[in-house]
Amino acid sequence: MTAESQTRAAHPPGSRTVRVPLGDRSYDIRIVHGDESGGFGPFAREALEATRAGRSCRSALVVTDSNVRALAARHAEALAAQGIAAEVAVVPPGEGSKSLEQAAELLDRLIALRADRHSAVVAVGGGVVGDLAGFVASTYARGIPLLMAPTTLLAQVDSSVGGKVGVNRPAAKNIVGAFHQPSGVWIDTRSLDTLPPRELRCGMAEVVKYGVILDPAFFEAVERAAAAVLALDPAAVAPVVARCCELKAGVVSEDEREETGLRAVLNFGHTIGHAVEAVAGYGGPFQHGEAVAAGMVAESRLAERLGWIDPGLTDRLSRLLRLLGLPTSAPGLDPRALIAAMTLDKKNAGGRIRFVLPRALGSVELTDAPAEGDVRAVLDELTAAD
Ligand SMILES: NC(=O)c1ccc[n+]([C@@H]2O[C@H](COP(=O)([O-])OP(=O)(O)OC[C@H]3O[C@@H](n4cnc5c(N)ncnc54)[C@H](O)[C@@H]3O)[C@@H](O)[C@H]2O)c1
Ligand SMILES: O=C(O)C(=O)C[C@@H](O)[C@H](O)[C@H](O)COP(=O)(O)O
Ligand SMILES: [Zn+2]
Repeated sequence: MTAESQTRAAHPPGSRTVRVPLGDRSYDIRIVHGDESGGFGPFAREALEATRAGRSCRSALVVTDSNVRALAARHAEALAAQGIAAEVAVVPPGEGSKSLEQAAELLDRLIALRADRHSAVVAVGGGVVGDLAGFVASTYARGIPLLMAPTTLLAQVDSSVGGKVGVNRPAAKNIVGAFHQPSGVWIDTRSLDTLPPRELRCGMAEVVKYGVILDPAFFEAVERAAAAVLALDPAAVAPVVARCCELKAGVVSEDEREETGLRAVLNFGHTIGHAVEAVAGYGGPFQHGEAVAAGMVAESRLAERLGWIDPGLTDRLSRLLRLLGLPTSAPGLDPRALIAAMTLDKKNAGGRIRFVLPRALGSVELTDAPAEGDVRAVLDELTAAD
């Protein structure tokens, strides 16, 4: 982790800023609780102009879903007050919107707006809106600036940071996409007040992930603060969001495009989790965070089979996930279908499925070592009837 990625001095009062250091693609994540001082507009304009080497941003397409359209409309007004003419495009909520078809509609909307390289895309919503809008920004006119305003816990701690954007195909999660860093990330933790409890819990799955992969002290802090975070106590939420952003900024700044293997650590629980989502059906019984929760438990059991950890670690992880109201299994899914989906995972190499598995609390390793029989055994356990 580089010193540059540490939380910097608060601005405006009460806010925190985490820098993502990436050379000329560096950007700030600004974390506030309530935007009474109207900070979003100036932050967005400055961030978009910094990306464009000081050249002005004249127009923006604000992409949102129907559950957050009121906030998106307020953000569009704030952009207009900064001289950025903004229109709002509303997509249906849910994973089904992360599709090439929905992306094409948004690209057509940019064409109709005569958007040019002085235009930007602003994503106001959860991870679905961020990944979709980011993909559109990465492809329109070969790439225009993107600003993220994440409104779910999951998007605030994970998906708005790091530049992975994309859409799904029926057989494979996130299989069409790009690396396209945002110009800035505006996180208002007060927007979580309207988030359904189930979605809050989904965000906690990725929060727990950071503890397992990188930071045992953070894992312990989450064990202690779980109830306070679920109750949206601002004193508990803000440090959790900031720490996750710091941890992700540190990883992304060292391996932006998942080339050295370091960034792959963020994929703990995802080889199996993404397969669960694809097999159960996008927008089906498993939200992303829920699939990752079950995937982390199954992958931790796989590490036990390799002799890397003792069962105590998986038991502790399962306990915390259950305390947070997250699933630790995926009863009824077909293990063979899960294996077929896993053969399409983007981490695979040489025809072998790769997993990110724990070595200890706070330390994981990318590996293709598990034998087919061990993979099948943990999938049988994952999918067994309750
Ligand atoms: N790019 C990345 O690095 C990355 C990282 C993690 C996850 N993801 C992706 O993120 C997606 C999941 O994101 P998500 O969990 O945010 O789901 P989501 O975007 O589907 O949002 C969950 C639900 O909450 C609603 N919602 C959003 N903000 C709200 C608010 N403030 N108040 C009330 N309702 C609100 C949405 O309309 C939706 O119904 C998945 O597609 C996953 O693959 C991407
Ligand atoms: O940012 C990353 O890198 C991650 O792996 C974060 C994950 O939580 C996220 O779900 C990501 O979209 C998965 O990426 P993918 O490359 O496996 O599609
Ligand atoms: Zn994820």
